[in-house]
Amino acid sequence: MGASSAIIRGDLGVVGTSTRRVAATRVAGSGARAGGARRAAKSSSSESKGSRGSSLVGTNPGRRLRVAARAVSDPSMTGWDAGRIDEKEDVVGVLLLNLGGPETLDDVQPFLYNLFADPDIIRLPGALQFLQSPLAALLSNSRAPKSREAYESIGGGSPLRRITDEQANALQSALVAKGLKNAKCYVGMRYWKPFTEEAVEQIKADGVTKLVVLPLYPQFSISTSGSSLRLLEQIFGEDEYLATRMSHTVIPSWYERPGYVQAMADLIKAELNRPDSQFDSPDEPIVFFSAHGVPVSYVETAGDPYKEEMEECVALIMARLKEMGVANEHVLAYQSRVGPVEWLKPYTDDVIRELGEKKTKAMVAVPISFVSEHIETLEEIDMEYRELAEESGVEQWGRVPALDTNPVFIDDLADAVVESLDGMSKAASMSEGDLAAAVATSSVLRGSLDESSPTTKRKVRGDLAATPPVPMMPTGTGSRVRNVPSTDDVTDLLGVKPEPWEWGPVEFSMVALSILLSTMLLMDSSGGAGLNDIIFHK
Ligand SMILES: C=CC1=C(C)c2cc3[nH]c(cc4nc(cc5[nH]c(cc1n2)c(C)c5CCC(=O)O)C(CCC(=O)O)=C4C)c(C)c3C=C
Ligand SMILES: [Fe+2]
Repeated sequence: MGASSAIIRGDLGVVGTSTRRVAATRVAGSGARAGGARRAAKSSSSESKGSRGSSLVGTNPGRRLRVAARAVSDPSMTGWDAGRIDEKEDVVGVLLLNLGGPETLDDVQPFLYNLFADPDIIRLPGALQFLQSPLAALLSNSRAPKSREAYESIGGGSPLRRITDEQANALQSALVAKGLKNAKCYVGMRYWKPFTEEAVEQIKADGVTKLVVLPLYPQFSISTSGSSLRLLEQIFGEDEYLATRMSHTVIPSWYERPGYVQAMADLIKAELNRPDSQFDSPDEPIVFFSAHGVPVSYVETAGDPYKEEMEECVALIMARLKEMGVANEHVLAYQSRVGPVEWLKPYTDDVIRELGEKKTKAMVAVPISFVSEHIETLEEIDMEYRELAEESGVEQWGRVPALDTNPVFIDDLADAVVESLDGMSKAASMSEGDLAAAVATSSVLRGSLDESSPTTKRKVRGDLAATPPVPMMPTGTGSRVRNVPSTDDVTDLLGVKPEPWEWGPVEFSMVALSILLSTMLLMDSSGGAGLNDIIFHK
């Protein structure tokens, strides 16, 4: 059937070979050196410019996206029926987006270069974008020794690719079991192999006609899902096949999904009750949710919904635990800060110290922003924070494993995919007027959920057994979406126009830092540990 959705198909009709161009701007070679990084950096500045102007990240992306998305996927509005996918005509693909990680120690610096070259990670004002690539080269070279040491301590590389591949295989099997016999899952990483561009090439080669884009981050952040979606929008916007022969939808965040919440609650309860745990009693340890942080400016200036979604997520898991008879105290803190700016607080290390001061005897750490084991669970939590807890006087320690291929979690992701596909089919078959009317009458759009607290939200929605609507981005949503009701809600889905730049303390610091770093680089071409210490602290 191809991209038959007349109603929500986006205008993506720019023909070009940019996928290859975008891929070529990355540093991808194992052992790439600064020179290569700089060469790649040079061409990537045009990528940065292009993507900065695109419509995927900006003001309050998650909320707008959730609202508009649910308008076309709210089961109370349209009902849903997995039987609508035409197995004969549709070739269904699921693109799992993830961060990627260095597989060997030689990969660490080029991986870090790709990360710091991302304008959604290092947000420079328009006038300073020319500094993005040199800054990325500088920061990656400077951070590499410390980062390499950390990767060495967990076996010499990130386990992310292996685990994400396992998740993709498990999800594919779950989809087949649910009747989507031809569904195929693809993995697209933002900063390392397999790059998103490679996944898209494979999707085209396989003739996929319906694609569900599923970032593997439960909570939306401009710096993670937003960045990957921005890149994807750029690729989609310049590819004829993707514009004319394939329709797509996005599940932007899914921290509210019942299976995800249940799986997290199960893992926490299991760790508290593990027979060989250090705990005297399962009801004693404080449940310590540790999320990857983002700079405060993401939330307060750019409207990143990450903090709000994180807090709601924790509230949902704790509520589920209570229903399961677990009433331990809990706390949420943020880890893994990088650089001199203020990050979301409280910081994990500060809270651990405070727990020690308050004579808290036991804690169970719960990694919450990511669904696979990775450097920050295996090194930062398991080694650094555990040691800090012991030094601070917290005697009993436990850590909840990441979800990886947890069957309850994978099955729920498969449900989310099925519901999204169905939402696509329904939206495609609705007339423009019907879709507009549905949006207007949607209970979600009346604001009952978005304006309420997590508690009210649960009340409105009923208990967790009731499947919440899958957030879904209308097909082809992007900067040039047409024929979609309420353009204000939809064109802004992932956030949108770049913020007008305003000079504040953070901005001045960034400029000052850039100048300082450039000077220091010139003075100290070895970029050694001293510089590293100044730039980064955790
Ligand atoms: C939801 C998860 C994540 C958010 C939000 C996030 C934001 C963010 N990260 C950096 C800088 C770095 N992140 C690094 C590794 C890394 N980050 C995440 C997840 C989130 N990042 C993961 C899962 C990983 C590990 C990947 C792996 O190899 O296992 C790194 C590299 C590692 C290191 O040197 O510490 C950096 C640097 C920023 C600046 C940021 C928000 C702006
Ligand atoms: Fe990170």
